[in-house]
Amino acid sequence: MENDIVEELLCVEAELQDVQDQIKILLDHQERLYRKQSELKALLEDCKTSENESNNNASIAAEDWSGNFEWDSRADDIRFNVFGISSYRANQHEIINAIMSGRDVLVIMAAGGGKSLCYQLPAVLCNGVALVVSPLLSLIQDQVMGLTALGIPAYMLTSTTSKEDEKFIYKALDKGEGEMKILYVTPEKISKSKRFMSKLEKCHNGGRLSLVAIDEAHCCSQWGHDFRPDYKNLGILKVQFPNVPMIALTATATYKVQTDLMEMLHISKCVKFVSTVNRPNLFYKVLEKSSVAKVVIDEIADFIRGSYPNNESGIVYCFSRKECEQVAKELRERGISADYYHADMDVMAREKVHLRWSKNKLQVIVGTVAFGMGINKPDVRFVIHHSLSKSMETYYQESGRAGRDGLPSECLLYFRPGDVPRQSSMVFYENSGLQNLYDIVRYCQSKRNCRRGAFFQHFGEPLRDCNGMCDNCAYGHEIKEVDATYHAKVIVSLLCDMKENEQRATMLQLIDRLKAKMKELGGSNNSVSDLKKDELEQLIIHLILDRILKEEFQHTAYATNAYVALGPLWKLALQGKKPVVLEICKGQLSNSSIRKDARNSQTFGLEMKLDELRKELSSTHGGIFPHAVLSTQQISILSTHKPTSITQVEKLIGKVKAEKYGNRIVDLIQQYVKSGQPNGDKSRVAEASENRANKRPRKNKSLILIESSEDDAE
Ligand SMILES: Nc1ncnc2c1ncn2[C@@H]1O[C@H](COP(=O)(O)OP(=O)(O)OP(=O)(O)O)[C@@H](O)[C@H]1O
Ligand SMILES: [Mg+2]
Repeated sequence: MENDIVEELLCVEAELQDVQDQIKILLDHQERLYRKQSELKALLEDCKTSENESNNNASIAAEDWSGNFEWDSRADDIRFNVFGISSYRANQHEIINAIMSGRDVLVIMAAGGGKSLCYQLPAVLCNGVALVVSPLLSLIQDQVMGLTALGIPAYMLTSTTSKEDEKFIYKALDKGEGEMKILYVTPEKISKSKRFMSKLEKCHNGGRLSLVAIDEAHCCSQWGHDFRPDYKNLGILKVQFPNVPMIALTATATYKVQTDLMEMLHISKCVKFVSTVNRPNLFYKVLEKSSVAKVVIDEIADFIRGSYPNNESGIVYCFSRKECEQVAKELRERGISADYYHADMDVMAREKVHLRWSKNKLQVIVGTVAFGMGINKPDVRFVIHHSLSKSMETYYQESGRAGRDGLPSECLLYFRPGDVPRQSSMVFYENSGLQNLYDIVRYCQSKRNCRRGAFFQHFGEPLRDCNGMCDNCAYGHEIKEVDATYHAKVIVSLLCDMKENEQRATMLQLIDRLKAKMKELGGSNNSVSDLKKDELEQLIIHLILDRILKEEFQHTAYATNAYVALGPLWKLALQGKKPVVLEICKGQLSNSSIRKDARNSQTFGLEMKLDELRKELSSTHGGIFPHAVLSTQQISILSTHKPTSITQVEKLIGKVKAEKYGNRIVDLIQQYVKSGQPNGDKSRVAEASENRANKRPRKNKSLILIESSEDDAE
């Protein structure tokens, strides 16, 4: 009798525990829904506000900022003859007009949109000195070097500035002596150097402070991704110099970050220019990642050699430091000039790699996320993700380092569901870390939806045409739909059994058990053993995204392990009430590289020659970057028009560059034309592709030696 009661009590307690578990799951779910609800409400609010604002701005922009202004012809002259830029990109003209009219301006423009010109051109146009605050020394150095190469008197006041330069700068601020148009500083100068602030004050009092620019302005906000405490003190600039126009610029800013930085910088009445997040020149593609590491490297190496045989720059992002080193080594073994970059290296070693890459002496940087802000190279032709990023936002930023010059570039992401637990065990403790990760996983799993559309949706922008610039829009996939409802049921029942026995399983362990179970069930149901390991991984991720399953984490002394557990909706799956359809990719319908289409065989040979010339000129002109001598776009224009006099060169790339490099360019083109090369371009293309073929998998170690001998030469 007593035993019966004890047994019943145990049953009731077990059932109570079950109810408690369910309540917890429902409460968790409720919490998530509340959070989502408030996010969506805020997003809706943002959309309405930004719609109103962009309508307002649009009317202001139409009425005031794109009209005629007294500085128009001088601005056009500087744009073309000094900067060598033939026409403005979206919003640049309007922004310049607003700042020239004395207004404070906030610029939200995608990476590579051309934000720098928006303050550099007014700086040259105005009398006096423009102050630019920028967060990183390397960015500042790049900018100052580029401006100096254009003949613009630009300086920087940082820890690396020589005493002599410092003296010159202070004199220029203090007394207006010497020629200085743009002065770059880090935010620490504003917050920590009283001497600097007093000189700036004098400059202002003498009516010589023309404008203040805050680059990478999202660093002001704690809600931004690169918060810098010293940026918080920049509000003092508007307080001290209320009549000097301020321009704040950033590539990414949510509405929250925008309001935050406007408040901090005291520019609440600024004119706001928000451009689209769209990067129309980027081709987005997701590839199935093989479980065999060597196969992935072979594919990456083949892609680079096949599509970019002329040392065009690229980045490969990896998950870990160890992986970076390994991938770089294996790419080198396959004849690709690659080196790694991660946070474990000392600053000097990292800078050396970065510099070699910026000077086109190294084709590929294999980096972790540490290779981030500060990458100013405009002609990065491809960004490959060897592993998935932790969120849509990070992926947008990392992939966005491609094609900042506006030319066609490719963003490839290698995805395998087995990579998800690696990332999730890193991000689960972050606020919304798992949700953000699952968003990018959804992006990767999708075989039908436009990749670009996913970005628009993520950033709350209306959809725009992709123009076939993603894999799903360009050629799509041949997809087989598999009804996996039964598989889901088996997985859930397996996990129920394991839970009862207080057991846990990682994704791989679960798959092993599943396979054994399927074999067992195989006799009664033929369809259960038909899914391959990769497809089962895909199914488990699918069930996690559908909340039938969930991930759980446990710390050990060495790592955090991710386990697969029952999710809030597991019962529906067990009862077969939630149909599960798996989309399995059978292959790509067609696959053409955008690069191969874009390359013009008529101009290719000359482009190669001009590329060599710019490298040579870059080292003879004080070691500036090759892209600062001639941009890829300018090389293309010169190759098409083949100018034969300095005057003609001037008409194509502006006065300053024509004066500096015109003779060499004309000589080279004349030689090229004389040697009958235009008709020989095709054979050069053939020659290049032959070289490319010769470069194909050579797995002997001598290639690594060739690489390191190049290193030694520096
Ligand atoms: N109107 C234009 N026509 C052609 N090229 C341009 C134009 N404006 C800017 N560029 C070029 O585009 C490249 C990117 O410009 P810039 O560095 O100003 O981008 P950004 O908006 O500051 O990007 P990021 O957010 O990555 O810093 C540079 O090489 C620049 O010379
Ligand atoms: Mg910039």
